[in-house]
Amino acid sequence: MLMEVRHVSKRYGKKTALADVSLKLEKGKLYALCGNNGAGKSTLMRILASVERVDQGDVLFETHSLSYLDRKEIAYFADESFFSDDVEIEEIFDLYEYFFDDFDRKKCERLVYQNGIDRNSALSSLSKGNRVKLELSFTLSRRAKLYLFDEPFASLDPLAREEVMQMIVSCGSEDATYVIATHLLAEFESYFDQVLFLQDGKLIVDQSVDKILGEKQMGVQDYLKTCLRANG
Ligand SMILES: Nc1ncnc2c1ncn2[C@@H]1O[C@H](COP(=O)(O)OP(=O)(O)OP(=O)(O)O)[C@@H](O)[C@H]1O
Repeated sequence: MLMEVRHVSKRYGKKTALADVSLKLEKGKLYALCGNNGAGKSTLMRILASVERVDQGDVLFETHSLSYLDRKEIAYFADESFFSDDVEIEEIFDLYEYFFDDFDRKKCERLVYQNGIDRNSALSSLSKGNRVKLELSFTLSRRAKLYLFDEPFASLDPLAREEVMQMIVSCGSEDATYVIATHLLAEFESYFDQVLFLQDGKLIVDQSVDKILGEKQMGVQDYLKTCLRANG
């Protein structure tokens, strides 16, 4: 097991973002983290990335309590870009090399090239799709134990979404664990090992995709709908 979330709750003022969430992330698995707007996906991702503290409960990373020191083993693609438009692509290479010991510059250069992105272009001149692919190239060029992608497909067209998914599954290592927060479960269900579904801050589904498709004989989206109905 790579990570364990135990009875975690998080509030923002009066708003409960996460309520008593417990789950385990196994090594080598690809997880889909789903839920409606405001369900708590990004909050959970920030907690897993160790950039947000929990109010209650605890998070174990391997055998110890998760701390900011573990960020060196966790590659996090946030739902908002870390970089302002005036940053140059070459500067991002230098920043990654400076901040992350596990950054594989050659791999990143190759990915940027394969995606047809000119390293001399300004960040602001890239299309939405190329900007996502560029930032994913950096995230995927770290040799992390855990990769977190918060809504990597947001506002991409179907072709770009497929390319982004392919990039994630083809660039990774077999031992690493991947969590993708997404609304687009039906489109990519066959890629995932396990689906986590949040509703109003509560984890109501933590289920194997094989089990849903095989034993339950239904698509993941339909399965989630029945779980939602059962949950009132
Ligand atoms: N920094 C914050 N300050 C105040 N409230 C917050 C903050 N972050 C999240 N929230 C609230 O916590 C709840 C969960 O938000 P979160 O962004 O985690 O949901 P989400 O599932 O990622 O939603 P979306 O799909 O819209 O991105 C929401 O009601 C949100 O308004």
